[in-house]
Amino acid sequence: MQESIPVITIDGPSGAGKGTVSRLVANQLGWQLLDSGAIYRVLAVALLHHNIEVDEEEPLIPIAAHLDVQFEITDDGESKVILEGEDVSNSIRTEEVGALASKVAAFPRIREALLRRQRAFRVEPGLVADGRDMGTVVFTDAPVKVFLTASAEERAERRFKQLKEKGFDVKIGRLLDDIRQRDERDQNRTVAPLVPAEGALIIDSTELSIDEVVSKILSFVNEKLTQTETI
Ligand SMILES: Nc1ncnc2c1ncn2[C@@H]1O[C@H](COP(=O)(O)OP(=O)(O)OP(=O)(O)O)[C@@H](O)[C@H]1O
Ligand SMILES: Nc1ccn([C@@H]2O[C@H](COP(=O)(O)O)[C@@H](O)[C@H]2O)c(=O)n1
Repeated sequence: MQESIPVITIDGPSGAGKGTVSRLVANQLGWQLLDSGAIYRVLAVALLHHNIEVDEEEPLIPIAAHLDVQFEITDDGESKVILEGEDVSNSIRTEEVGALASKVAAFPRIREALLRRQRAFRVEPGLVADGRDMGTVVFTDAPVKVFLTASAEERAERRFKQLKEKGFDVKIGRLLDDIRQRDERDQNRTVAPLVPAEGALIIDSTELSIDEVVSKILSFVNEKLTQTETI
């Protein structure tokens, strides 16, 4: 029974640190990891490859439903994303692709088409799921829900450093604008808007280190999973 497999959901806005802390929490627990944003990003890249405009939902549905993507972990522990046989691990990470992913993610039937693919990540011994609607839509029965945020300025600064390290030519002002636009779109869409799930632990990481965030989450996990066991 998939429902008995525990899930920790970590939702929040772009650049809050969800991916980083989800990986660390999953490694610590030895659990499976779902980076749901990567699925929306891969879809955006697939649409670019096939020259499909994103103004209308209908033509995008077959691509979303039959997305040929594999998520692999290399021997060095790096995650690799393969779309239609091509390694897109780096190209899905640009701000342009993130912005396109957020436009596509506003279409209800596209979200519906991707639901089963995300739920398939729920395998033993447990799953850490990172995204925007993990706790509110995809895994509503998750025993542990976290909403991780930080100020837009701090998130833009973090993204700037991250992209510079990867060799991308980026401007901080442009990144801040992109982050604000993406927040606006993700928070105000009609379907699965970015909001904290009921009962979620809200963590503002603006002034916290990565280790401090991980430690808060692990304490909360301990508390919640012990409660669940005693019910
Ligand atoms: N608490 C923190 N303090 C400083 N830097 C952080 C912190 N958390 C994450 N970072 C750094 O911020 C950058 C963005 O983090 P990450 O990619 O995990 O964010 P995200 O929320 O998953 O973003 P997105 O949803 O857009 O994928 C990374 O370089 C990461 O190392
Ligand atoms: N559960 C999710 C995850 C992501 N999205 C949309 O995809 C965009 C890219 O996600 P990243 O986490 O990789 O930045 C994001 O801006 C969302 O619009 C989503 O809707 N639901």
